[in-house]
Amino acid sequence: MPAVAAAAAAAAAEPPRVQKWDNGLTLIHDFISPEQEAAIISAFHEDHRPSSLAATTAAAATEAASKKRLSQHFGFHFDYTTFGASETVFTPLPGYMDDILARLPVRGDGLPDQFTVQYYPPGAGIPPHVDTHSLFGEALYSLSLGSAVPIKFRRCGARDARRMRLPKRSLAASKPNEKEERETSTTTSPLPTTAPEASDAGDDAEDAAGDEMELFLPPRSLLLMMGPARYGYTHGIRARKTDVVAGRTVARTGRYSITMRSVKRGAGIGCACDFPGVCDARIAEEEEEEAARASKDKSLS
Ligand SMILES: O=C(O)CCC(=O)C(=O)O
Ligand SMILES: [Fe+2]
Repeated sequence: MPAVAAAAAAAAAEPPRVQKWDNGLTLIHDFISPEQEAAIISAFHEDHRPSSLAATTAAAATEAASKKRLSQHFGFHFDYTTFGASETVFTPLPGYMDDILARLPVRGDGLPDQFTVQYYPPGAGIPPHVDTHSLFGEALYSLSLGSAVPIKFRRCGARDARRMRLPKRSLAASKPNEKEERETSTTTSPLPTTAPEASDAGDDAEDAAGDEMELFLPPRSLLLMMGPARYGYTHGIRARKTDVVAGRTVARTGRYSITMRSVKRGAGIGCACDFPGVCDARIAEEEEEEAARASKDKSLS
């Protein structure tokens, strides 16, 4: 084959380097090199060695064999009381982040300063959730390493909106126990899974009619969530040990991701997105107005 034709054939066989969808998702393939990927994974395991992943002790073997996500935080740590980031607890970034930060596609004020590295053993996932609107900037990133997994995006519907308005104790009830919470700490507020079944029936049909997309996240790819995909869709990864890829069942090995967010502070806190139904900032406003109305009614009666 002539060289030009061979190059063209090779190019045609390659997946596009950057894929974009109308809902605000962008997937950049091969954002990091295999060498960078290996260095990040070994740094993660170095840090976890005392507690687990060296698998040299019985406790470590148990933890490594469990299906729980493990995580590390860099930059401002996640605060589980606000679902935002700590004002004070800050871990300096590992050196491998320099090159990644320098090449992130969304520049300006919104460069990430809150980072969560997560390890998903085979069989682990993350429940569908919407990352907190009010406390993190629009651009959310997830860098994938290790095993490819499908992430599912589903446009939020009435059921999601109702779940987000459930009293906080329902949210707490759906949270893992304290130990697990520490280990699986994500920087998100998972949607509670305790909404009453009976009254959900109508919403199920409504939600099912909405957009849904499943996207394979190949190792070394960078996913950017903006706009509707960031504010008006849940995202989640099903907890299972195998996936069906092009008709074949493929076993998951371990997957890692680095989620990157920019923390909003002071007057920057809040949200004016187009999805008030699932916007924590709007829900808080509604609740404040409701409480003010209730206390006014009480004082009048
Ligand atoms: O692991 C991922 O790619 C996504 C993680 C995520 O959604 C989160 O931590 O909020
Ligand atoms: Fe998330």
